[in-house]
Amino acid sequence: MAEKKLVISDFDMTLTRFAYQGKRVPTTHSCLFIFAVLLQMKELLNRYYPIEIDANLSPEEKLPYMVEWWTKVHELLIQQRIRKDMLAHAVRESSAMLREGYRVFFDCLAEQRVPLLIFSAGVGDVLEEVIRQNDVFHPNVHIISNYMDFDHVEDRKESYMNSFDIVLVKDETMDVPNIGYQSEKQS
Ligand SMILES: Nc1ccn([C@@H]2O[C@H](COP(=O)(O)O)[C@@H](O)[C@H]2O)c(=O)n1
Repeated sequence: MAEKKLVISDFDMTLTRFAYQGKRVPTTHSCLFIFAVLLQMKELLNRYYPIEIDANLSPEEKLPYMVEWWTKVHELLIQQRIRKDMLAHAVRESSAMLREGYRVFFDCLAEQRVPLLIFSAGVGDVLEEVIRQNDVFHPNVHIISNYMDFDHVEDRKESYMNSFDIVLVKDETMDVPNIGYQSEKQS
């Protein structure tokens, strides 16, 4: 019977580089620093990352701090009202970088149809964008991560406003069509 192969990896600082030319390479969370919250997110990274990598603490001791970190960062990100279409730009502007030799790694697994499962505590939408922009998002790549939940009305509001005379947001009434109908009747 043919042997089934599978590759499992995490993402930040495993498939991406830790540093390049003496500078830290951003994690998927850090790619979002572009959105105004830069300073607060950096402060949180400086506070919590040393706890994440502290060899003197057990996973149980670290866990509440990690939850606190993600909760605070995610609250900051929600406040920024980031739209899905902004993420490609954020990744392009960032210095996110896969490890040297990444293409051989991704292409070989794809050619041999070996599934690559990427488990990440980072931001799935950003992670996808990083591998997409590096042209290695092959069909054998599967991502298990945290995804952002976008408000699609906000996402599309601008394009709707450019296309229509009236755009109703959170209006559960028939007031606008009724006003239109009334004025039609009177004219
Ligand atoms: N707010 C946060 C939370 C986590 N990080 C870093 O992301 C890394 C995710 O790593 P994976 O190996 O699971 O892809 C994690 O190690 C944290 O250092 C962050 O930058 N900001």
